[in-house]
This record gives sequence, structure tokens and C-alpha cells, in this order.
Amino acid sequence: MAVLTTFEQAEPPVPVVDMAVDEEAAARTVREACETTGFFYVTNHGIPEDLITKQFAKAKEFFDLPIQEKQKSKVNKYYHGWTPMNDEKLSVLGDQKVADTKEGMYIAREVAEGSEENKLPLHGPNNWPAESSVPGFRKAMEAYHKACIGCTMRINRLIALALDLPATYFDKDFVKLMALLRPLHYACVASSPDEGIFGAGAHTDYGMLTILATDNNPGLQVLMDGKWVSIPPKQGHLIINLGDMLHRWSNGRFQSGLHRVVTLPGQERYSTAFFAEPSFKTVIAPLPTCVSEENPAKWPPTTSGEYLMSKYNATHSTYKSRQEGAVQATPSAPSEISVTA
Ligand SMILES: O=C(O)CCC(=O)C(=O)O
Ligand SMILES: [Fe+2]
Repeated sequence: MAVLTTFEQAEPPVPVVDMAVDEEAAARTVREACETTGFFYVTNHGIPEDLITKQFAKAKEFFDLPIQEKQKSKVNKYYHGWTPMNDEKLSVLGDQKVADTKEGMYIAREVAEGSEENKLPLHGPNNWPAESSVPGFRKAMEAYHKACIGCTMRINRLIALALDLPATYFDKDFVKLMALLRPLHYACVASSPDEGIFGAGAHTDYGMLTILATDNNPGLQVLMDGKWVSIPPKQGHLIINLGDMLHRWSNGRFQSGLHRVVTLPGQERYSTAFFAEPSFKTVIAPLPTCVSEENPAKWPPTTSGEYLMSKYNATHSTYKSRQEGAVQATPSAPSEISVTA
């Protein structure tokens, strides 16, 4: 594992997908990225720049609040809301001594209490901060969340084409998508891989895809050929990476790259991840173009909801304690990580 501490800074090592070019051409670039690292940049992604800027400004205002105020928005039973510093220990490599030096806020698609969807685990109201403590927070986050859903649907078309499926293939599975926006704030604590201190420990994301917006500070690294390679911020671009659910859905064809965040000395960092997962009940069994007699299913079927809950259980201490005696997540196939890493 010594090789995993090697750093290498290079030109952006993952492709740029221009979403304004014709879909077939874009899908070819997506396929190449998805079969190797599972990471790519998108440009002309259709999300107005001012929505990105506004949500960053409001996220900062929220994270600047005193802890007692943020505690009022602490994750609720749906796991929506604020998670404090050092809540997660994401690394799957056994190299992390201190839990992630970041705090975050989970914001989902708003589901009304008492509604049909509210009967599902993880589906319910958000835990917004009071309007008086961060005026405009909800409005900015809801606008950006909505724009990210639109972007997800467009990227899904490219992923479908890249898998030789009709462009609209995933639409039915995302009618009631699980969509979590997660503004993140990394503390001014320099990461030290040798001492096991990370902004975010090495992990793969859980779902279909992640749309990541970052401030101008680098920090994100992806493991490529045994080396940690920086994926730097790129003006006008968003970073897309695939999650484990798509890895499994594509029967291992598309990759969910192992990544981490290493923060630099004297540097706070803000990023906002948007995690898109299929609707809770979507069955995750190999996609038709990814399975055959010669290439049988590598995992048993699961559902999007079960899979996501098993992942939260494994990594979020507050989720685990909240669920004790409540939701029982069904663990999925245990081989996920070794396949990915
Ligand atoms: O902050 C970043 O650059 C990455 C965050 C991330 O990987 C995550 O939240 O899953
Ligand atoms: Fe991630």
C-alpha cells in the first residue's frame, strides 16, 4: 500500500465532456471516462453560474453560524440536515486515524410529512435553518438542487448511450429520484496522509452519479494506477463521478473511482456535492447490455434504497445511532470495495 501515498500533479487527468456537442460524440467521451476512472468534467452543463455562486455564499453563511445554531438543523430521522465536523470516517483503506475534517448539510428533494413517499425511509422534510438565521438559504439551495436534477437527467442520457441503451433508458428510474445536495465545509486543518488525517478519507460514492462544484481550492484526488492524482477546479466546469450503484448496475463495466480530499495548510475549503440515486424501489440488477451468458451477473439484485441505507450505515456514525431500533438496512454484497479499488 506504500504506493498509495505517492502524489502526482498533472494536467487535468480526466476528460472534459462538452454537453453542447452532439450527444453521440459526448457519449463516446463519457464511455471512455466511465470505463477507466469514472471521473470527468462537464462544460456547457446548463446550470447557470449565478446559482452555483449563490449556493456557495449561503452555504458559507450557514457554516459560519455558531454551533448551537447549526445544531438546530442537525440531521433528522430522514437523515436530512447538518452533520458536524468529524462525523464520518470515509476511508476504506484503513489509513484514516482522525474522522473527516469537514461538516456538511444534507438537503433532499422536499417530501411532505404524511405523503405517500413519506412512508419510505429517507423520504421526508428537510431540516432547514431558520430563515432569520440565514435569509435566502432555502431559496438558493432549492434553485440549485432543481438545476442539478435537470443536469442529472441530461448526463443520464449520455450514460445510457455510452452503455448502448436508448438515451431515455434511465428516465423511468428517476421519476422519484433520491437527490441529495450536500454543501461541505472543510476546516482549516491541513490533511496529513502519513498521520491519517484527511478532509475526506478515501471512498467511492454510493449512488448513480455525483455532480461536484468546488471553490478555487484544490484538494480532490483520485486514485489512478496506484497514484493519487489531483482533479483541480476548472473554471466553468463541474466534476462528475460515478457511484457504486452504477458500477453494480453496469455489472462492473463502469467504474466508481476511489477518491479523497487532502486539504492544504492554512486553507479552508468549500465544495457542494449533489448525489443522484434512482428512485428508492428501483431494482439494481445488471442492465440489459451489461450481462450475458459469457458475462453473468456479478452481484445479486438489490434496490436503490436498500443499497443506499447499507452504505450510510457503514460510514456515518450519526446515521447508525439514529437508526438503531428504527430502519433496518439490508446489507448488500460485501465485495463492492475490493472490486472498485
Ligand atoms: O469535496 C470534494 O471535493 C469531494 C467530496 C466528496 O468526495 C464527497 O462528498 O463524496
Ligand atoms: Fe465522494
